[in-house]
Amino acid sequence: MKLTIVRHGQSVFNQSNIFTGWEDAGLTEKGIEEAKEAGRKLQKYGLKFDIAFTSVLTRAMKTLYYILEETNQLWIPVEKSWRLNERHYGALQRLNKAETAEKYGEEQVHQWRRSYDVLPPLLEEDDERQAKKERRYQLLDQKAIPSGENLKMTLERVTPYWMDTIAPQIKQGKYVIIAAHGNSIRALVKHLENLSDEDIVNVEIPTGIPLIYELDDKLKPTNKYFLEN
Ligand SMILES: O=C(O)[C@@H](CO)OP(=O)(O)O
Repeated sequence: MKLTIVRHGQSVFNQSNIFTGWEDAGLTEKGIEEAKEAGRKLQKYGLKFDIAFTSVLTRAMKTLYYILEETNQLWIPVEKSWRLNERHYGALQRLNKAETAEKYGEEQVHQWRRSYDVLPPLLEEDDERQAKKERRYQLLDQKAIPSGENLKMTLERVTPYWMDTIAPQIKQGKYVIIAAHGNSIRALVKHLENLSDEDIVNVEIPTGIPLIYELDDKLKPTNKYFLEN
């Protein structure tokens, strides 16, 4: 069984080096091109999909759209869930990463960005960046909406979605593509590969490069590669 995972193409916030999280930054021209190129690679290697999963953030939904368009598979079912959203970056959202490193130090920022369990500073209840103010999250249990997340919290909301919704589709023999985000993908990679809290610190997910997992019937990876060329 094969599973394809793609991180969205470059976003406007990626380009400007800004903490993004649940902010709904759009794709840059380069990001759109990365998404289309991912589609062309998948087409070249003959990868076909039966169902797609993505987040409720525009950069991932659009990346998926361009991939499906390039591979003539816009007709397949697409399920969107907040559970595949990027990790919520709390009060760091909209701040410049380099300026934040100057203020708090490189090591602190590295901990916030890559550690498994260090929390970023949380948003205050009345902060205008609170996701609960957005219509797209209105129907969720409001208690489930974070004010900031570490990778551990991200994994704790990604993994149930994987187990209950995505994994059963793969077990039925369907070819699945997931278009998501750097840290929701790191959470999934940690779960799939059973990586330690220390080892996940060094895992980076590039934008727009399809990551293919070959899985056994218990969905344990037997092989993993990026479609680079
Ligand atoms: O800003 C973010 O939301 C993420 C992904 O772009 O950044 P980081 O590299 O810090 O995980």
